[in-house]
Parts: sequence; structure tokens; C-alpha cells
Amino acid sequence: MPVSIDIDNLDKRFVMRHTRSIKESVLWLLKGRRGDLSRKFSALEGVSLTIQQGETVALLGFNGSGKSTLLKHISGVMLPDAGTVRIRGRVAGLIEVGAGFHPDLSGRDNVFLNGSILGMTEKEIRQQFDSIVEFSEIGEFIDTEVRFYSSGMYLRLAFAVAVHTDPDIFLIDEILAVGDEPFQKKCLAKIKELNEAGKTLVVVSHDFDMVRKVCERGVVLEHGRIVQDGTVSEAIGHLRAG
Ligand SMILES: Nc1ncnc2c1ncn2[C@@H]1O[C@H](COP(=O)(O)OP(=O)(O)OP(=O)(O)O)[C@@H](O)[C@H]1O
Repeated sequence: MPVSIDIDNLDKRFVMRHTRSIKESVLWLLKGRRGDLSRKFSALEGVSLTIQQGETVALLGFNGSGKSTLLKHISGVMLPDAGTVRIRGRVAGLIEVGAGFHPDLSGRDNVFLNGSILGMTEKEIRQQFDSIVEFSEIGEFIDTEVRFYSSGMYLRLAFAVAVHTDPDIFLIDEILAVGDEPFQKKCLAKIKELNEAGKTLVVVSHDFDMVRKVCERGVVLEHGRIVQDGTVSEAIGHLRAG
């Protein structure tokens, strides 16, 4: 199987922002602004991961362990401080509800906007449009500005567009949680269908039941480092053992 995602020695550091007391700030100014008021910390450190085409991978870990940051690097919306991420094929990501949507535009216009961001041509979007709207079950709200959508409605439209882009790699961050149960079931069935067609899937979730249903491999992150990489059951076992 060819490699789908190849991550080598990835580092990402963020500035830790602190609110400072007036006294601390004045002292800092009096000392000639010496020293740094902000501290950096590593959200990802030396992360290397190779995912083959067609694999289903869950990124697991406690809050703040770096899962979403890693997914954002795979999707390309975030750039590393060091290391490389190599991707083979088209990536579609459901990473933040509403990302890639313009609030002042209707659902219809956003399908075209989002579809083109995800690499579809206008002709492809026109051909798929009815099927996208049908999958989303948005109905007549398709001509409403999306600022009036509920988070579940956003998800429905975003998911519908993403699966119609024919992605080679599908990334999902937690957001299925905002869908109601029937829609979640429909999404899971669609995800399975994509995987059976040989697509690669990377999921970030705290929902172990869902993760067990869709993923075979489990990668556990702890303080920005990979501490376990095996079957999804082994990964969940590792987390439960604390
Ligand atoms: N844009 C950013 N600027 C500064 N710090 C950030 C930024 N994005 C994430 N972080 C920090 O990086 C760390 C990892 O965050 P991340 O969202 O990747 O964790 P996570 O494992 O997805 O957590 P959760 O399970 O809570 O969603 C956290 O400490 C977070 O505060």
C-alpha cells in the first residue's frame, strides 16, 4: 500500500499567553523590557507518523495533548516550526464547525465557496449540488444565510460538501458530536463507505465507542508526543490505564 500521510519529526511551539499584574508589567518596563513576559511551549514535539493509504486512524489523548494541532498540520491549515508533513492526494477536513463558510452568504453560495476551497471545479460542484443538498437534509434553508444556521446545520452542510469532493484523505475532528443521532449514523455509514473505497481516514475524538466502530489503528498523544501506536483497542486501554 502506498503511503498516504508521512509526518517526520514535527515540532510546533505556541506562545503561552499570561495576563500580568500591573506591578509585574511596570517592573518589566523599569528593567528595560529585559526578559520575556511570554513563554513558549511545545504543542507537538518530535512527532513522526506514517499512515498508509486506506488506513483508519484515531488520534487519542487527554485534553490539550496536541491532537487537533496535529490534524491541522495534516490538513495544511497550520505550518510546523520544524519537521515535514507529506500528503498524497486530496485532503478534505472537517476540523472546525463553520470553518470555510462565510456567515453572510447563503448555504447555496457556501457550497460553491467551500467546494472550491476543497479543490472542486465549479462544474463539479454544479453536478454534485443536488446530491450535496439531499445528503445534508437542509431543505429550503439552503437559501438562508448560514449565520442563522444551528451548529448541527453547519455540520450537515460541511460534511455533505466534504464527502462530495471525493477526497483521498478524510480528516474529522470531534465535530460529529454536534450532529443528532440519525445524522451521526448517516455520517458513520458514509465514512465506512469511503474507507471501503480505499480512502484514508484520520479521526480525533473522545468518543471511544464511535472510534472503535470506524478506526483500526489508535495513536495516543501525551504532551505533544506520541506515546502509543497500535490497535485502537490497545490505544484505548493505554488511556484507561491512565
Ligand atoms: N493557536 C494556538 N495558539 C496557542 N496555543 C494553542 C493554539 N492551538 C492550540 N494551542 C495549545 O496547544 C495545546 C494542544 O492543543 P490541541 O487543541 O491540539 O489539543 P487537543 O489534544 O486537541 O485537546 P482537546 O482534547 O481538548 O480538544 C493546548 O495547550 C492548546 O492550548
